[in-house]
Amino acid sequence: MSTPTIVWLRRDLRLADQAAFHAAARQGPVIPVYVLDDEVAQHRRMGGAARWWLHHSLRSLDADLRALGSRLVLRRGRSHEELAAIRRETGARTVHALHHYEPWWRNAERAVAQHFDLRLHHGNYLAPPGSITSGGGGPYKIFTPFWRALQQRLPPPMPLPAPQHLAPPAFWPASDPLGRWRLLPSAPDWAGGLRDHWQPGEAGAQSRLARFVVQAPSYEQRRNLPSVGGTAMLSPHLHFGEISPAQIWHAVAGLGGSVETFLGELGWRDYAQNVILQLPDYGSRNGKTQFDALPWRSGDAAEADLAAWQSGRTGYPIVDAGMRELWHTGWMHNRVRMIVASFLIKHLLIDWRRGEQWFWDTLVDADYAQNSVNWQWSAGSGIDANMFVRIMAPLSQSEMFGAGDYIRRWVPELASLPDSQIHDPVRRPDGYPRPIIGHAEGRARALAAFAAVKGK
Ligand SMILES: Cc1cc2nc3c(=O)[nH]c(=O)nc-3n(C[C@H](O)[C@H](O)[C@H](O)COP(=O)(O)OP(=O)(O)OC[C@H]3O[C@@H](n4cnc5c(N)ncnc54)[C@H](O)[C@@H]3O)c2cc1C
Repeated sequence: MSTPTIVWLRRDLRLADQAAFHAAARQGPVIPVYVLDDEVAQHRRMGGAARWWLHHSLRSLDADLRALGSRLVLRRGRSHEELAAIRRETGARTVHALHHYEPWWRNAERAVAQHFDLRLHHGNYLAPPGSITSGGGGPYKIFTPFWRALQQRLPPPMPLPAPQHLAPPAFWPASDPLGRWRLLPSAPDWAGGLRDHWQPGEAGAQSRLARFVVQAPSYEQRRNLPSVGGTAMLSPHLHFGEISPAQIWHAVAGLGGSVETFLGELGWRDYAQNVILQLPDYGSRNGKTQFDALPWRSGDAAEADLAAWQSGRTGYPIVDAGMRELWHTGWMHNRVRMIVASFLIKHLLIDWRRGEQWFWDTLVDADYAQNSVNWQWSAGSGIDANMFVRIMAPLSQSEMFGAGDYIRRWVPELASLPDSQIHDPVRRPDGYPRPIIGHAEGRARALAAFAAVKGK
């Protein structure tokens, strides 16, 4: 029997349009391997909600592989060491994988390449990150010219079919039982809301896409309305690579209406990778160095405000609804993400990194590039064009985007209030807090803090 080939899986947990499987299957027996490799200092440890998702996604992929005569091998440790151990067990010399751009994955790829013939394929982005460059050959800093250049490279290639069969190796290397990784929460099990809202895995991703395709032409009219839910809700599936952007693109492009606006959001996803490729520490370091001197609040009062924000008890109904939606479902509507981020950074004057960390731990779609780019965009500290002095007014945002039903759903204390009172209740029902800061007061404090660093 011929030597087996390894498919090294990371955030690409699918069979269809998966170039690594496609290439490996042509070479003979295949060993699909997932290494849980986020427990070393250089690797940002996945948050709790993402770990929950990962557990179910791995289980789903293993079931899909078994239907093809294969299975998923699970190992825990440094990727290059575990893959080298599998090489000793099986004789495999070639590894196929998709490219990933988080700094820790690029390091891991370099280490694996020292032991193996590592073949890296594209397929998790519309175009290979790093390949969209300006006339001068450098990477783009701002989204709009990046998107213009990316559009010249589209459409992405047609999706590859899933393999019909994967030849197994002569014998399987050892594999950890998934349960031993303890990715699921226990004592307490806080994942009930996640279970109600999501179906991790490739089949779940395809059924979300099928639901969205019908609505895609009216994306523009609905996407900013949290009460309506007019977005695709594909972000965790995209993050874990259970679906490829090319599959989404080819399912919706040409449907008419405002589909182009939706495709532009996939462009933002590519743009975020383009940023972390230039600035690998973007999740912790300001894009504009003047922000290093910004006098963020700290101490007991700031910590109490942070806790109120995290638990959805700021007294601002739209902020509280968003934070409770996040806690319950592991996801939050994009318009509300922008409002709660602006509120933390500006009204509460708390460092954007504290918010980024909270989202990292609680989002099922927590993504290093998308999270850091969007937090730095909200703060105005990033390399893109947004400014700190653009301060969102939560009460008027709530009204403008018709968030009444959304608030009634996520803040039960306010469920009986009519639209005329829901955004800024004059009489607070028992148990619902007063605003922890006034809008004008928060705004003035934020502008004063910014004035201290402006021009530095
Ligand atoms: C403070 C903040 C933090 C965020 N953190 C994350 C994160 O960790 N992970 C994440 O996937 N998204 C993040 N986003 C972006 C965005 O909110 C989500 O991608 C979107 O809400 C996901 O829902 P959807 O799939 O219905 O999106 P749709 O509106 O249907 O968009 C389709 C896809 O496009 C991509 N996309 C949409 N908006 C953005 C954007 N602003 N930036 C980059 N990609 C985008 C996503 O992959 C999304 O699934 C963040 C936004 C903000 C303001």
